[in-house]
Amino acid sequence: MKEILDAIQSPDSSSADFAALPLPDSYRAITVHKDETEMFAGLTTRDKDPRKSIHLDDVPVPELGPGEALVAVMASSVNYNSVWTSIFEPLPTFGFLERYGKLSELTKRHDLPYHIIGSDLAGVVLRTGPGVNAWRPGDEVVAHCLSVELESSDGHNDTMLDPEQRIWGFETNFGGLAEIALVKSNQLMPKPDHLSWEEAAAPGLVNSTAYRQLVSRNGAGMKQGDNVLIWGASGGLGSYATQFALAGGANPICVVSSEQKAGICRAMGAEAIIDRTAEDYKFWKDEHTQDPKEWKRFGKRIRELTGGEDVDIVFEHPGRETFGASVYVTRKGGTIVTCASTSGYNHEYDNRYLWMSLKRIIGSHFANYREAWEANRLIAKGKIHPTLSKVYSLEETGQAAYDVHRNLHQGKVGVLCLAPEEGMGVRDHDKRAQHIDAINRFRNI
Ligand SMILES: C/C=C/C(=O)SCCNC(=O)CCNC(=O)[C@H](O)C(C)(C)COP(=O)(O)OP(=O)(O)OC[C@H]1O[C@@H](n2cnc3c(N)ncnc32)[C@H](O)[C@@H]1OP(=O)(O)O
Ligand SMILES: NC(=O)C1=CN([C@@H]2O[C@H](COP(=O)(O)OP(=O)(O)OC[C@H]3O[C@@H](n4cnc5c(N)ncnc54)[C@H](OP(=O)(O)O)[C@@H]3O)[C@@H](O)[C@H]2O)C=CC1
Repeated sequence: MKEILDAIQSPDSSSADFAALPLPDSYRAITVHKDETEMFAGLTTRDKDPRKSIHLDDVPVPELGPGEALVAVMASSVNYNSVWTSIFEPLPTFGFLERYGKLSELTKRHDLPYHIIGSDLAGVVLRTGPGVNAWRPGDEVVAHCLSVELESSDGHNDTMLDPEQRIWGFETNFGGLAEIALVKSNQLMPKPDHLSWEEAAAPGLVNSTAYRQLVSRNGAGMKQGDNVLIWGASGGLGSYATQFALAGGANPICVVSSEQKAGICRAMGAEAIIDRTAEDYKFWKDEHTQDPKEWKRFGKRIRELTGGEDVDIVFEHPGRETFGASVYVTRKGGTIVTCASTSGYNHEYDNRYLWMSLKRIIGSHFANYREAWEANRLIAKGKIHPTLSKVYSLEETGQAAYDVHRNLHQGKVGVLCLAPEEGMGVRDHDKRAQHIDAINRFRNI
């Protein structure tokens, strides 16, 4: 592994040098274990502690198949899907690996008693499999997390609709929280050259998801002037949704849970901000009963901030706790676009406010190949910036996932894999200098 790192750090290494490097037999990777999926039985979701289930193991390098690449991972990031994996909710991810393992001789590799997790990476291509021509050993890359087979025509218009669509590092093995990762070569995209490894690894999953959910015609198709209500506006998804709204000429109404997070949204350029803690919204009177008066109070606050207008789009992901309010406050003809249910997946809302006001609920999940590429292009052009706050070592990934699970973090949390320290891997210093304040906006807060 040292030889690989030396080659990455040497400005003189050629593609041939990388191709000639011997691969190690094994590498360090963040895993969860199949024989531990019951370890949190009886605990509440909140009390399930990723620090107990997440392991750092030495694992063998997987066999490389056609159309695939092995990547030396310099840095990765924590996504909420790794929180779900580590608390075995809503179900253990080993079922996904078993199902994938049944697809073909080659996919059998994924069905193991350990799951190497992680759905983001920035690193360097080490090897490519047969049929890969667009990428070569030595290329500096990031990887998006869409894994598809594309053998069915169902996914040929929109690759997210492939019946074998999976999220790499969640529904497949050999993910990015590791020193080496296995990806399909179609997941690879150029690393933005003005960013460090950990900055480049931070946006991937959430930036692509927010792009489809908010900007793409497959999602809400946001346009100039739209009022966009963004839950968790300084969190993983929300920090990119807020940037897309601002960059696209829309008007974000940012919901956050503290004055500090409100300050971050202001620093991004948002003006309309709601501190849900300070204003103490209680959308649920008890576990089973919502309080429409609270929906109305929330809607009135939005109208105060917009000069009397309701929201064209709600960027939803908290789920059960907020969904009734989200449907209520949406403008006549507006769109609630949802990609998650952090607080519970059985949503309840008053359907009269949906049909009588001709509103639409759209389901959105990650991003297709093209959307992921477009989202990465905006990062590379310095139009959208990473929202990296804190960076952990690979050994500390359990703590990093704990922070995200307990909502103790801001924006994105990074993890150094092979990179020995932060700040390495920047190739275009002039471009970086132009955007340095925006790149550092979330750091160390
Ligand atoms: C990018 C990052 C993203 C995120 O962070 S997202 C957040 C994290 N993700 C999650 O929380 C989602 C985790 N996944 C799940 O909870 C489950 O994954 C799903 C609920 C999404 C699906 O569950 P399943 O058990 O896979 O699906 P089924 O449809 O309940 O069962 C599959 C069997 O049901 C059959 N079936 C499907 N549709 C129908 C139908 N319309 N009528 C009859 N049968 C149907 C299938 O064929 C198959 O059958 P056969 O088991 O025999 O293969
Ligand atoms: N389908 C897909 O493709 C994707 C789905 N997801 C899912 O989206 C969800 C959010 O992911 P991500 O943004 O990365 O996570 P983060 O934890 O980084 O951010 C979510 C933010 O939402 C807010 N929030 C959390 N719970 C509630 C609640 N009950 N009511 C109101 N606001 C709440 C919090 O902000 P604050 O406290 O400031 O209000 C929190 O910071 C996860 O469930 C994840 O699995 C994520 C990416 C892709």
